[in-house]
Parts: sequence; C-alpha cells; structure tokens
Amino acid sequence: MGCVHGRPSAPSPDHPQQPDPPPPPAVAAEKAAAEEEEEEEEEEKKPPKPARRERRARSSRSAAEAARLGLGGSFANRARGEQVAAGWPAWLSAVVGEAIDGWTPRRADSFEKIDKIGQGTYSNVYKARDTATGKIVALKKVRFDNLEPESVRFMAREILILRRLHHPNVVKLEGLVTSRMSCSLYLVFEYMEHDLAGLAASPDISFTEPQVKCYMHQLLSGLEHCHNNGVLHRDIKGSNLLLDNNGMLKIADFGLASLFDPNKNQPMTSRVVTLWYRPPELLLGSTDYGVGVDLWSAGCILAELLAGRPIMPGRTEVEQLHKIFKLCGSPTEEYWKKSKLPHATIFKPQQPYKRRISETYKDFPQSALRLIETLLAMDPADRLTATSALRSDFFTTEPYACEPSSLPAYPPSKEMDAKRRDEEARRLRAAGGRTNDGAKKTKTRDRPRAVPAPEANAELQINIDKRRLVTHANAKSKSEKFPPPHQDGAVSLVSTNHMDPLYEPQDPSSFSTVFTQEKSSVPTWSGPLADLSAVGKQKWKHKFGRSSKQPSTARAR
Ligand SMILES: Nc1ncnc2c1ncn2[C@@H]1O[C@H](COP(=O)(O)OP(=O)(O)OP(=O)(O)O)[C@@H](O)[C@H]1O
Repeated sequence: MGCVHGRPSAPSPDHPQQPDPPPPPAVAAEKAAAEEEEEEEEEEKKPPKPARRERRARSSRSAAEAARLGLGGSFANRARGEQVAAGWPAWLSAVVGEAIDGWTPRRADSFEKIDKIGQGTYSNVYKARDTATGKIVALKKVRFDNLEPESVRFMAREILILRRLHHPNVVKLEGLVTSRMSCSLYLVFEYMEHDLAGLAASPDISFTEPQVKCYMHQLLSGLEHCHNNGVLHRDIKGSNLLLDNNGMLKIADFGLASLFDPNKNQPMTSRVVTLWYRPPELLLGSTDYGVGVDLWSAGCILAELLAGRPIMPGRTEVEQLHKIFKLCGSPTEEYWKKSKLPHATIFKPQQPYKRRISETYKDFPQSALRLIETLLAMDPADRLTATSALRSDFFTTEPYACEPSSLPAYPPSKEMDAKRRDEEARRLRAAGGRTNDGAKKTKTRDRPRAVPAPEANAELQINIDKRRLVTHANAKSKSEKFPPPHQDGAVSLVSTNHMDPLYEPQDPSSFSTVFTQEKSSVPTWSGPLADLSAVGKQKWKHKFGRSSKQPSTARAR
C-alpha cells in the first residue's frame, strides 16, 4: 500500500455481500479517523527514510507498469516531465497526466486548516483559509493508494469529470494541493456552508413549497448540465447537495460519477447510488442504464423535501426493493420481459404490487405529485429527463420557486453537524438525560442514515483477489473503488444484490424467493440505529394545509 491504509473492502465472489457489520460507536470512529489523519500528516512532514525510498521505487515501477498498461493514456513522456518539473508527483503524472494537464499544484502550506467539516468514505473534508487571498475554501483529502494505478485512476476520474463541468449548480473544483514528494492529494473547492441532508434533518427547519421548488430547480439544472456533458452522477442524495448562505445549491461528490455516451452500449456497474435513492433497475442488476438513475434519486429528494423525511429508508437491498414495490408498484410484465434484468427471477414478486404514490402523498401539491409520479417511474424509459422535468407544471405554475437569495440564512447544519447532535443526544441519554450543567434535556432526536452504495469495483480481478484476503470484520459496504471509466461494470460479481436471510419483509410470500422466517433486530445499517417511525413522527410536519398522516412507507419495517 502507499500512503493510505484501511481502504473499505467488499464482498468476495465466494462470500456474496453480507449485511454490514454494525458500525463502531461513532465517537470511536471519529477518534480513529482523527488519529489516522494526524498520523498521515506527521508522515507527510517526515523526510524520506530507506523504507520510504523503497516505496517510491515501487511507485515508479507501478508508474512504468501503468504506462505499459496504457493507464497513462496518450500522455507523452515530455509532458510528464514538464508536469513533474511543475511540482506534480511522478506517480500522478504517470498514471493520470490528463487530469492535471494545464494546472499547477498548490502547496499544502498555502492553506491554513480551520476545522474538519466532513468525513466521507473516501475523504476527509476541511474548512481552510487560502493564506494568499484570505478566501475560505473546502479541502477534500481523498484517500487512495498512490502505488496502485487503478486506485489513482479511480480518484482521478472525479477530477477529470469535475474539470469538464462548469455550472452554477455544480460544485467548482478550484485547484489541487500536492507536491513532488507527496503521496497525498487535496481537492480545493469553493466553500459551502450547508448540505441539504443537514438542513432537512434539522428539527427547526421545514421548507415552504416555493423553497422546495427553488432547491429542486437548482438540482435539476445542475443535473441537466451533467447529463448534457455526458456525466452521470450516480450518488444524488441530500448530503451531496451543498448549499451556500446565498441559497445556491451545488451538486457535489463526483466520486461515483461516470462518463457515458447514450449512443454506445457501455456496460456500467449496478452497484452505485446510496440505497435510499437507488432506482429499481440498479437493484435488479441493470448494467445498461442512463440518466434515469439520477432522475429517480431526484424524485426521492423532492418527495423527501415535501414529506420532511426520507421516503424509502431501506436497510438492505431486498428491503429497499420491497419498499419501492410497495410505494411505486411492481414493474409491468412487459417491463420484466423487455428489460431482461439479471436479478428479475430472484426479485419478481408472485403477486403484482399496486402503485400508491398519489394515495400515500395525497396532501402534496398536485403539480409536485405529477412530477414525483414521472420521476419515480418504474421503467426508466418513462422517467422525465432533467430538461423535461424543468419544464413541468411544478415549476411553471404558482406558487413559483423563490429566488435563492430570498432563502433564509440557516445556522450550521452539515450532515456532520447533525451527526454530532445525534451523538450528543445519545451521550445524554446514556448519562440519564442530563446535560453537562445537570439540566434535563428536553428534545433529542436520532436520525437514520442512508446506506451508501455498495462496494462496486467487484469487476476488477485485482480487487476480487485482494478481497479474498479481507476479513468480513473490516468490510464496509461502500461505493465502488476504482472501476475504469466506461468499463466499470464489464464483469459483474456473481451476486451483486443479495437476499438477506435475516430480514423478513412484511409480506414475504409475495416474493418468489423464500425468506427465512426469523425475526431479527436490524441486521444491516450504516449509521446509528433508530426507530424510523419515531423519527418520522417527530419530523413529520404538515406543510400544505390539510391534515395528514404519515406516508405508509414510514411504517414499512
Ligand atoms: N465544497 C464543500 N464545502 C463545504 N463542505 C463540503 C464541501 N465538499 C464536501 N463537503 C462536506 O464533506 C462531506 C464529504 O464530502 P464528499 O461527499 O465529497 O466526500 P466522500 O468521501 O465522497 O463522501 P461519501 O462517503 O458521502 O460519498 C460532505 O457531505 C459535505 O458535508
């Protein structure tokens, strides 16, 4: 390994995906991450030792191998030499020269870290000050193994994709921080104060219809730009929709994004998109999909903003599909036949499910319901595109979307802030509900977290081999690691979706697969355990006039 340790791993073909192990206590995880971070920083400051020299030698061997394999693309040796002279590390230039073409690296000491503001599976994100300009930025330190060309290429895909996008509703990559001797890389972004998941989870915030329209218009405009530029985001969810204090929404985290060409049939992995926002075709194993996957997620977000809570919070892939069928109905016979989805025989219910969106959300504004109906179409061919969604009567009829600048300036509400609140609440409960000053705490709330996309680079033999060595204990269900663009689903694992024998859907008989009739506590969860119905009750606020009850999906366990 290079500079990075403890990469997330995935199920092996021998051991198809198991339920995620329960997470370690969040506080311990944070502490471990902080320690890891400190170690990494200390490591970066050290002069090269013999062991480090050996690692660098291996790095150049890797680079040579990468070049041999064509991973460096058409990037000429001379251009690489120039990049190294400009301060880029050789391992980066050798493998992904195109991603850094025309740029000069910024030095780490030209930024002053202020605070850690986010932690993803592949990154730690810091608020920092550019010491030259005083500007506040976000520094995303991406985790990858600089000795593995594949890993570098996977990381660089995010950079290449971000560099081709220029839109007010897509986060802007402002630069990269590294140095010739460094084995790490920071992405520099404009700083965004909030994310939509944090705001939506805040007990004190509920959105009006013009505000929901304003956020959705920005989300769909950003998506339209991505899709028109051949980019599928593949992880649209609230925590990846960043907001600044001027009400601007920007799509962020292109770590799972992929380039696509609608006119070419390029198989892609189905193991993308965070579970709650994952469309049925991916759960059914499709490798031939398109912009519809992002539009499904956008539909989930729209319904979530109006409902005040996630609409289909599944804990496993089986449960997710079951929730989808219960709300959106099961696919038509024609779709099952036409789509030839790999997992159709396993997941096809014996009895068709009726579509219940308009019944469940009868209190939503009619134009919103119509848009949700088309975004949550079971057949992706029936889903609206971002462009057509922007023309829907949701946006063209009153009340119109408000101006972003008229949105309230919210207090800090990052998903990370919400997590901290949850941890504090748990700590208080453990301490008998008393605050530090001994006062009784009156209002606390845990919120469930979406299960991120599963490990999805299963298709790469090198990773399959490696995974055989990984114990389940450190297996963390997370998105793909480093599939090559356009081929990321070329070879799929034997079982990408899995039947969770511990989970009993409400009406298991309706699935053609036999479920073990054994009740269990929550077997698969990426975040704190929470009583979803309790969360729903607290958050559920009636915002559109008539009285309402919780949507039935909240009760689906
Ligand atoms: N430009 C930014 N400004 C402010 N905060 C940011 C910015 N970019 C990212 N963050 C924060 O850091 C978090 C993690 O960032 P990001 O989602 O890009 O990383 P990741 O490792 O891909 O995460 P994940 O595991 O969720 O996919 C975000 O949810 C957000 O709260």
